[in-house]
Amino acid sequence: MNNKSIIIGCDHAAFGLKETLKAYLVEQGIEVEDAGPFNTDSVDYPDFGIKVAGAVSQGKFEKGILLCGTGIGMSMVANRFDHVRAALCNDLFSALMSKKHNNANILVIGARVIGDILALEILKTWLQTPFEGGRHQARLDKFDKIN
Ligand SMILES: O=C(CO)[C@H](O)[C@H](O)[C@H](O)COP(=O)(O)O
Repeated sequence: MNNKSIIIGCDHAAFGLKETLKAYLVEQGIEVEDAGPFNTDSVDYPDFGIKVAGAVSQGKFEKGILLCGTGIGMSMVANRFDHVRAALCNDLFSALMSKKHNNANILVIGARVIGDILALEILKTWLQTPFEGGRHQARLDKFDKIN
């Protein structure tokens, strides 16, 4: 596992946002694995959600970022994987709480819902906010008992 790197993926609706967020991460010295796509041709979001969530689920990456038009489809796909806690955050409060209380390991954003500037602030908040643990960890432990 490379704790210092992040895997990112999207669909055609969010290609531009992926490039913006990736550029920010690289600027911050964070290693980014780009799971694609690499242009704006129409693709199916599950294909890229599976790549990113699969890698996080298997422990190949500690964190992932998934972007689609609304963020809904990517969230649905990602949360089918064991050990994945994907949080759809199209506002700053959700980004904050998704780390503090839920220790989300995949951030999902809807590129057709919010603009790139807010998305960048959401990413910064998500990266900087620590998990509070305690009663929240006890709640997360219950996820592993779901069959
Ligand atoms: O939001 C999405 C899935 O939740 C996708 O990104 C697409 O935007 C959505 O499914 C619409 O896709 P389209 O082929 O661009 O109409």
